[in-house]
Amino acid sequence: MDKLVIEGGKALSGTIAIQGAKNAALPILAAAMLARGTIVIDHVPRLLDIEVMLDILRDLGCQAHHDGHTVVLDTSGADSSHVPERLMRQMRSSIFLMGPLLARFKKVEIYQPGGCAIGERKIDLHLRGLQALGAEIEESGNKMICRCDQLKGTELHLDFPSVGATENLMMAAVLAQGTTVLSGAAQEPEIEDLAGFLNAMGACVSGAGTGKIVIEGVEALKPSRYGVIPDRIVAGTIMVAAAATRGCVTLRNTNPSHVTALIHVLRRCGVEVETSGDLIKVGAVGRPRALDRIVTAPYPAFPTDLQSQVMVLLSTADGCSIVKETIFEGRLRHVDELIRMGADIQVDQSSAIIRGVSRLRGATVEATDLRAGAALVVAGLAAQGTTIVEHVYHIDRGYDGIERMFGRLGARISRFPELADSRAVIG
Ligand SMILES: CC(=O)N[C@H]1[C@@H](OP(=O)(O)OP(=O)(O)OC[C@H]2O[C@@H](n3ccc(=O)[nH]c3=O)[C@H](O)[C@@H]2O)O[C@H](CO)[C@@H](O)[C@@H]1O
Ligand SMILES: C=C(OP(=O)(O)O)C(=O)O
Repeated sequence: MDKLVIEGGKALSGTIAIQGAKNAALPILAAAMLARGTIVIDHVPRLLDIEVMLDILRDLGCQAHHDGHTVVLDTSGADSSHVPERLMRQMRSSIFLMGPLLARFKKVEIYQPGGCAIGERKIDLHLRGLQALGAEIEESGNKMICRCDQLKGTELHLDFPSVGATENLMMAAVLAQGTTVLSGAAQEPEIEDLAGFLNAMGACVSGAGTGKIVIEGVEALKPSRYGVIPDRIVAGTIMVAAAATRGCVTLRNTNPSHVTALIHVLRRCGVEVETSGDLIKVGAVGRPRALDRIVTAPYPAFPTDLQSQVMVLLSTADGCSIVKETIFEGRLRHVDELIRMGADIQVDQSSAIIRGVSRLRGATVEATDLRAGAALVVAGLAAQGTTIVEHVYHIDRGYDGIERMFGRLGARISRFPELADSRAVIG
């Protein structure tokens, strides 16, 4: 298993372009199943999760090529609506196939999805919404068989603004008969991006990006070409890393309005952030100020996907900060690893109380999930000495070569496929 070795303590500097968004590209690739023909998607990052999605699409009978950052998909030969359990288990986003396959084939055989261990991650909102659109769902163990004669538009309400349920239901509703009104919808930028792609294929979706999405069903969708938005979580990770290493970094190909909550947090910490067009410039000198409270919540509030990275910054802040995680009950597993690096953090239920120390120190740590892993890399960049991050495959799910990304900004970071018994070496 690959490891990252980081010689910390060097301020990041330079300019970097941000990759396309994983969380936009994955539902968009699934949505391509709604049209028959050749679909071209640009700015698709090269990530493990994207490879898994393309493998699933191939297994369903599509042709799929990922050249550079463009995916060319031919969905005309797709003849299966069964997603193999082996592929379903590899990531959470496999569940995005449910809505499109049901809409296209009127039947889908699918299993409980896999993904990072960050909480229970139920799919009840997806299933209830599909049932309200007219699907019948048979569940047996991990397997679900979902059938319909014709999906019918209706009024749907989500008790919680689930990102995945909003996307799945939008994708199912675009080919339904009549109008679907989805209230309580999630408002993340990736949902607007999915609506942009569906509309480019001839769907009629309005209100995406607000809590009420209206979908007028159409007979069929046509193939199209579409470009994915920049990844706001990768941008945020770099912004925090610039601040944590007391560096100065300019990010290109961003949408600053997608990281408003983070920009406010960084400015409250005393970090300088300037935006202009698609550029974000982050500069920091000295220790950040502590923050009394950050609470993760659905967009546009502070994102859970940046919680672990910001905790690294607050680990060396001047004073005591509190971070409360409200989205995923298992998303504080990086705390134990940060403590190994000298952080002073106590967990009280879903909150972390962080007493700033003057410096983190290098250690051997384990990435327990995607963003926890990214946070440990940020911690390693800021720490004094050598950090080894194990289980890098989690990080590869969401960052297109994290060592190259930070290497371009002057970080001393390398990947070692065969660094044996690192814990013993570092002591
Ligand atoms: C591929 C993708 O876009 N992943 C993102 C998406 O995940 P994902 O779509 O899985 O996140 P959701 O918004 O659905 O989940 C948020 C919360 O709702 C709960 N829930 C969700 C669905 C459901 O049917 N029942 C239920 O109880 C979950 O257990 C969780 O506690 O949004 C999360 C919240 O911003 C992000 O952290 C993920 O990076
Ligand atoms: C939790 C994440 O992704 P997923 O929903 O694909 O597990 C993430 O991107 O941080």
